[in-house]
Amino acid sequence: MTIKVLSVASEAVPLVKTGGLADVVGALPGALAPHGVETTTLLPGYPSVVSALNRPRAVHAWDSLLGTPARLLSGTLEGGHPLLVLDAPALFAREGAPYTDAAGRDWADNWQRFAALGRAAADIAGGALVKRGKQQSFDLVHAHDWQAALAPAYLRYAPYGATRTPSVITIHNMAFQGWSGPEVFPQLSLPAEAWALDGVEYHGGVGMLKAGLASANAITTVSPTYAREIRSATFGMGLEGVIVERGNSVHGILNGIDAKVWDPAGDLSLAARYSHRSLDKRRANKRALEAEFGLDAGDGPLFIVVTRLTWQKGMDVLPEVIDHLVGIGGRLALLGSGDATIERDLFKAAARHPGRIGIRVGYDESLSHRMQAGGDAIIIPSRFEPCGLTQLYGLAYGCLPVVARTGGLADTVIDANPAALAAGCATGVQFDGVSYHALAAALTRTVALYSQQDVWVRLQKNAMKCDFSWKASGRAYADLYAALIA
Ligand SMILES: Nc1ncnc2c1ncn2[C@@H]1O[C@H](COP(=O)(O)OP(=O)(O)O[C@H]2O[C@H](CO)[C@@H](O)[C@H](O)[C@H]2O)[C@@H](O)[C@H]1O
Repeated sequence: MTIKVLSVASEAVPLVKTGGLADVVGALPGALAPHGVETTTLLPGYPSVVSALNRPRAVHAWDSLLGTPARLLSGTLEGGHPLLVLDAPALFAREGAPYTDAAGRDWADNWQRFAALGRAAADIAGGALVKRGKQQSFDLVHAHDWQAALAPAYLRYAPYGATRTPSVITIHNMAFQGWSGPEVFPQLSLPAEAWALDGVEYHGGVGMLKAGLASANAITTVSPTYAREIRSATFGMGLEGVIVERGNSVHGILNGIDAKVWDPAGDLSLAARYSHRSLDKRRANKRALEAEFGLDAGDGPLFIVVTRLTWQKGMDVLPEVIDHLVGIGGRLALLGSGDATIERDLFKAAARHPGRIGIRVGYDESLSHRMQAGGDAIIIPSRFEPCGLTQLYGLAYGCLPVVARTGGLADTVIDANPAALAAGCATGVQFDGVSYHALAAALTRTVALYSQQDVWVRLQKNAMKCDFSWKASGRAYADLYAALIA
């Protein structure tokens, strides 16, 4: 039996990406297909998404979707998986980023933009699409993050008939919750009963993520450790009560990586392709990376960082440890963008160490591949990390992760402690707490491991042999869907 799933999100590679959410939503249809799941992805019609559609067909129209005309375009994602695009020009056809204007301020009508997305999803699951005279049906709706989180709420409260389509919500990041004031509630076209403690009401306003968590049949997040962590106030960020209350319906399913995109043996963006059997070829990538970042060439340890420059990612601590990193013989190539203060502090620190620290501000997918292939270790000092993808890319490329022991970082990297070294299974370095001392000590430990080249090569081989493809996680989602439908 094929399970038909409508996956709803605000981004998906290759059409629109601001972070890891897009990687996961873009990969899910392919990850689920081998397990008998047919995934249709619903995305907002940002200009980049609409213009990427090849001969789009309008398959449904609303005169008023939460007050604005909209239509649904049909297309395909990479791999031929079905795609639906919510073309509502008043909401999505604008210059700027998906959530912010050109100056980086949140769009004031984000609540309406993404409520419309959730409402459209519920209408589609409720049978709005008619194909050759037949209503198109879905067995389940899978909503991602706050932007899609009203979909489960609309399904729960809508008068769509006796059989309600079950729903799953996935938390990719609890820090973003989509809150607006109470004046928004009457405009959502939800029944009055939805304004409740176990409904959409949250701190006197509308909590979109909260509404999804309270309404979906199951909640997933992207690692087992984060699923535990969000039961506490520190990680739950106000929603820990909902998580604890729904404890039996909360599941941690690790993200996978797309092994076709992240494979050093087939990666055309690299100076030299390699596998765990030809690690010596990495040297050419290291030379190329040094040249690209204006770093002194050398065989000493070359650290990399690829990230949003934010507090979540611990990037405020990085500038403080740069003197130490250089003092122990390290160099650093960093690619990132975000917080202006962090950027300024990084450049200040870099200016003290010409030839040792290279910084590139911006977003560059292809460069991120070359960095994983040329760097020796990737530094990820996140304060919280639901799963994290860059450590998985690092493992696949033999660029050993140096990570804070939290969330998915704790679940995917095996610390090179004496036991793991003796057992021959270590794949990186973990440290506790994000502080100058913890990070500096972890870097010192990494450099000591690096100086024993036989040990280091063993770690790289262990890392590259780890299987973090979607195989296991695709099955876990499929099993969850099947259980909910049954
Ligand atoms: N400057 C830059 N140039 C090029 N590429 C860049 C870049 N900055 C970041 N990236 C890329 O963006 C993605 C970031 O994904 P992460 O999972 O690490 O974090 P993010 O916080 O965005 O995702 C949230 O959702 C994902 C998905 O569930 C969770 O893994 C994660 O923990 C959670 O915080 C990676 O593909 C990375 O390579």
